[in-house]
Amino acid sequence: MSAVAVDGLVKRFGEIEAVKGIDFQVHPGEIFGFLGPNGAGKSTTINMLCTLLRPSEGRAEVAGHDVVTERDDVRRNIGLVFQDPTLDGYLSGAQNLRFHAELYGVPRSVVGQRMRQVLEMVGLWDRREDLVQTYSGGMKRRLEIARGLLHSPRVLFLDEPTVGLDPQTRSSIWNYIRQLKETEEITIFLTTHYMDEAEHCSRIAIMDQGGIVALDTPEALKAGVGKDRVRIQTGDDQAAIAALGELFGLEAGMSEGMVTFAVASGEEFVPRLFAELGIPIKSVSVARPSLDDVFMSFTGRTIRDAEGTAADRMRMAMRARGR
Ligand SMILES: Nc1ncnc2c1ncn2[C@@H]1O[C@H](COP(=O)(O)OP(=O)(O)OP(=O)(O)O)[C@@H](O)[C@H]1O
Repeated sequence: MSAVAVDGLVKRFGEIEAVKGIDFQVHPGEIFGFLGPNGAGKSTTINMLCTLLRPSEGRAEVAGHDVVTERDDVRRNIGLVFQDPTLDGYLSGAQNLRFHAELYGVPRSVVGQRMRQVLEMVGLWDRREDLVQTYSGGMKRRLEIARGLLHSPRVLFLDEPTVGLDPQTRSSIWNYIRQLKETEEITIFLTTHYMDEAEHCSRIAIMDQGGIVALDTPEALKAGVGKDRVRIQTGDDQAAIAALGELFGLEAGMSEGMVTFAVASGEEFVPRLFAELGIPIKSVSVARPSLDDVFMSFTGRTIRDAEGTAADRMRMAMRARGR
């Protein structure tokens, strides 16, 4: 049985179709990632799966239960960690967890042991009696993860689990997520717009403008691009861009101050480049395709550009509404 099964799922908000009929399945034990720019529909999807939003059309099952007709069963079987913290700062870490245990009806006899287990996992056992308002951002997120796990859910949903955290804390959160996969029988479903984080997932669905444009393992998606990314510094970048087009039919552009283009078998292309370009080359680097390149190959733009247009769309919609 799938941990999550989605069939023709649609969500409309008035005129806006935020999720446009998506289908996918998540296998038990996977870390499944939803990758896409802001506004792609990731949170809307996760909210439907968590029973917080009602689908406009289509069906979804989580842990074998229908998200519309078996809401309570779904809720019992899932853990949630959302973008906006929902901890109570005036309570200690342990009190926050105890409160959650009551809400979820975790049997008294197992609460103590389970609390210790999850707090040790996220490295907060020693700080459990401190008030949450004295915790750092990373500690709060770790406490939320511990709380999401307390009632031993079958599926843990994490909406942008590392957003707003510094790189070191992000990486420690990821260590906990990976460790979780080893120690608990759990399926993890998360959303992110960080490419490097999507790399840690067993499989990812790339989402853009309400649809899934690609779904596979990160390795398979990158292999599918079939081109390497070459970056060069030259004596005359504009002339180099023109020459790459004329001599090799390559579409090059400037990225972070370097002439950048994609070509199959990049390492083998470099000697030809030096021999034939006719413009002095100061440095060269060749990189395997990244998930950014995957996104680009499916959508024709980078995630960052896509976020720009989503923000523009939003501004225009606000203006149209006269706000
Ligand atoms: N309650 C709502 N009412 C109206 N429109 C909404 C609502 N929630 C989301 N939307 C719209 O649906 C689209 C998808 O939003 P969603 O939050 O699912 O994207 P996302 O990929 O999760 O992005 P983010 O990472 O910013 O949350 C956006 O155009 C958004 O403005």
